[in-house]
Amino acid sequence: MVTASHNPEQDNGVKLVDPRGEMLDTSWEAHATVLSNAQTTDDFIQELQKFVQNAKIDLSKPSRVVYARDTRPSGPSLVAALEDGIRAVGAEGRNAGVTTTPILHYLVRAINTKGTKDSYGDDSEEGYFTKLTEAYRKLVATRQTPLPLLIDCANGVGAPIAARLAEYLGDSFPLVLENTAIDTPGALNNSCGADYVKTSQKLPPSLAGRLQPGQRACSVDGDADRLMYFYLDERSQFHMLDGDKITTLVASFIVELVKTSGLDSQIKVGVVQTAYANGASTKYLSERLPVKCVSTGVKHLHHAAENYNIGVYFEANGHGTVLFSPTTQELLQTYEPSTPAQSTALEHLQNLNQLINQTVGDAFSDMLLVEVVLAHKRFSGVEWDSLYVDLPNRLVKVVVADRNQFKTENAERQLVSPLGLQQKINDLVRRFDGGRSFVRPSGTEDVVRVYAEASIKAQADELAFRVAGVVYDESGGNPATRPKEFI
Ligand SMILES: CC(=O)N[C@H]1[C@@H](OP(=O)(O)O)O[C@H](CO)[C@@H](O)[C@@H]1O
Repeated sequence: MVTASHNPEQDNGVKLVDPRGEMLDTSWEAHATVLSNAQTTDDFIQELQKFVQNAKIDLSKPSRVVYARDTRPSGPSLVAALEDGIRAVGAEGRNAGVTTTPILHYLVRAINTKGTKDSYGDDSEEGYFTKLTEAYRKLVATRQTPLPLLIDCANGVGAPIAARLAEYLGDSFPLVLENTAIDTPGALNNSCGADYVKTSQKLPPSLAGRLQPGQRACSVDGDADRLMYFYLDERSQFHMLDGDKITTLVASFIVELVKTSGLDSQIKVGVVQTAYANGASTKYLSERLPVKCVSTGVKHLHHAAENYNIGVYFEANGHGTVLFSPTTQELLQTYEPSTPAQSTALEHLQNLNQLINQTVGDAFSDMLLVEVVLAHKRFSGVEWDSLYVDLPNRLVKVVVADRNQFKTENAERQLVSPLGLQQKINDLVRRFDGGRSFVRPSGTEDVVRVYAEASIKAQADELAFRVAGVVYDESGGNPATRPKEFI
């Protein structure tokens, strides 16, 4: 079963999901690209046959397409076109309506595991809410009800879904929803949402005066698969808790539970990050558990996380989840604890396995996960934030003549082309205390991205702009658009 979802992060607005409800790996993607570029019907059919073979799709079974859309105005026409296609090939369609990307992923797995021992939950939105909120309630049990959590819904599909989640949670966890204007043209992600918070490192202006010092808040993105937390301290200073902070909080908690349950010799917990993870988070995590760095893009993190017994992955931008391997899930069902402490820790692990949407990063499932850990640790945002201090960093975009001349290796941390450029970057980095910088072509925009870290903010900025300048000069850019700072 292939599923289409209408995802604001992709230019064409459509993304495909495999039968487990997970993201297609790169081999599927390559086929999809060839398919969409096919010039003749024969080419298309030939490629389609290869695709069916590689993906081991059993054509003797009836085909079913599950689809949903977000709140953008283009949604209904995309769905109509898809439905025409579904009818034309005689497949069965199931319209999941207006919903989040992660709920669509959930539905695909729930449909494909229905009635089996691996049942993922009831194949309905109700099934999703019930599964998550029941697990949440068991995990927080008698713990104190948290202060109301303010959720910036990015004026997207997260708004109606958060409203339903709030009903399911009831008094056990009050949610206050902001930026819920799904029908206002141009409002989606406009000065709000997870990406705004991460890139501007600021409170969305619409929340000024709404968020009280000490109160926690979070932003989801337009299709609710990314999550950024933040709070204001008593001086009303903004503090951001991004995907790296979520990884640290969650991974440490799971490691503790595994140890307390007595399963630490059988369950190895590991973390997957990208080069954009803050160096301070990588240092903190590497001192405690295995950490792997992979190329940018959640599909890379997801597949690398499958190699651990429990794999925690988040991109710094707040997209991520935790994967329990099939053997670990089995072990959690069959293991016999020998003390009450082991038994409680085991129960928590079993409930986390239910709470976490393991098909894909899911802002709402991740949000409940964060709240569970904070409740168990009795942490406010301040304690969570103080686990490590982020290194100052800067991300800069450079428009170059041809970004395809930029080739990288070592999980995108080193340039192999243009020849000699990496050496120049290394020479610059050496001049900055705590310096780190890397350059890679974006996979989603026609730009080259430059990331830099240093022990003080002004130095991180300077390093980023100096590297950007070198990149620009080496790649024949137009002098009128050369990065202007620190030249
Ligand atoms: C630095 C950065 O945030 N890069 C983003 C961005 O990829 P680029 O390949 O850097 O354009 O979009 C991806 C898709 O949403 C996301 O996975 C990734 O983290």
